[in-house]
Amino acid sequence: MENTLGLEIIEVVEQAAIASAKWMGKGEKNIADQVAVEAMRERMNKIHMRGRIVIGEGERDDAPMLYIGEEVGICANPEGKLQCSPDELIEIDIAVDPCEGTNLVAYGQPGSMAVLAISEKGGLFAAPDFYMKKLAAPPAAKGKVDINKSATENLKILSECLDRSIEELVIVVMKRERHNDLIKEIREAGARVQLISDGDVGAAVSCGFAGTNIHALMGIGAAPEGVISAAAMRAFGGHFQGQLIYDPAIVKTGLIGESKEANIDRLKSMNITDPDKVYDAHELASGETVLFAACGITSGNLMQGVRFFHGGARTQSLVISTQSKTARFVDTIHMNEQPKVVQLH
Ligand SMILES: O=C(COP(=O)(O)O)[C@@H](O)[C@H](O)[C@H](O)[C@H](O)COP(=O)(O)O
Ligand SMILES: [Mn+2]
Ligand SMILES: [Mn+2]
Repeated sequence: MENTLGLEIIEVVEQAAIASAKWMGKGEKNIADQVAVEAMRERMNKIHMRGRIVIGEGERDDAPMLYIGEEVGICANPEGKLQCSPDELIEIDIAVDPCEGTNLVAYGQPGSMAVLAISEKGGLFAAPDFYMKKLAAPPAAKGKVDINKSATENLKILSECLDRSIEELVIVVMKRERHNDLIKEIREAGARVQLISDGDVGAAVSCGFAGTNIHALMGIGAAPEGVISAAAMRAFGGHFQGQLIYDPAIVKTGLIGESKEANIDRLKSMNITDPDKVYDAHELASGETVLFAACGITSGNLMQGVRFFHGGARTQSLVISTQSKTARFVDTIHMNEQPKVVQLH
């Protein structure tokens, strides 16, 4: 994938973040999500690519756009069709979460972002809309911690890898009933727990950077977000493992169907014959070229949120690419009209 695609992809997450940020604090999570979806799709449909949504807003029959399987890019755009023929274009798979942390945007809370991952066709695991047990950790612990070990064992390993006492470690866990035992175990081992209500993509990627005061993500989140997190950690050399959770009794949210058996059958129909398999970042984001892009909607550990000023907006994005082997922070001033003042910082 040419680097130019990477630069256009930044605009995709910037536009989604700007659209969603206009709804920050208004208590309307579905609108904050919808406007991000529309803005992301509109900008994607200007890019000379032949994109396919492999992780999106849902199955075709329950998501009006950015549904799983939707073709995006210049050829999906009626005017664009005239400008090119599909077989001239690079085929890529795209995992999107136009508004990751819809609740966070609706209630003006930190850490929401517009996010996506791309790879060449077949390069991203098309995770079903189930849950995923996740373990994310810094590059220094890559391959040393293991999702099959207990939290206590992993904390000891993390402590050695990071040369930090267990008491200094901060572990992010989503504040959910399913995590009560995990939270208790982490605290009893002596580490500290940062509970989050939503947004485990940002938490996972924060593990990749020193200075975030986040040393691991543990617990169960959504599987689609797990693939997007894995793409970032793959590009960054961080540790990420994921294991599908398909038993409704474990997550207790009523969002993944009636029964474990029915979910196992659904996985089989997706050629996932070992439902308990543990995937690492290279299996979840297996493409030769993987690119992760996120733009802050509300400010968080990694990026500033969208700041509006008279005549425009300012955004901060993070793009991590296996191709250029870079993690780029992109600070963009969007000038819709001639602004009276353009701040340097
Ligand atoms: O918290 C999240 C919100 O995602 P979104 O729906 O795009 O705003 C994600 O980061 C989480 O991975 C996931 O949605 C959450 O863990 C699902 O758990 P639950 O809320 O218990 O269903
Ligand atoms: Mn999400
Ligand atoms: Mn979302």
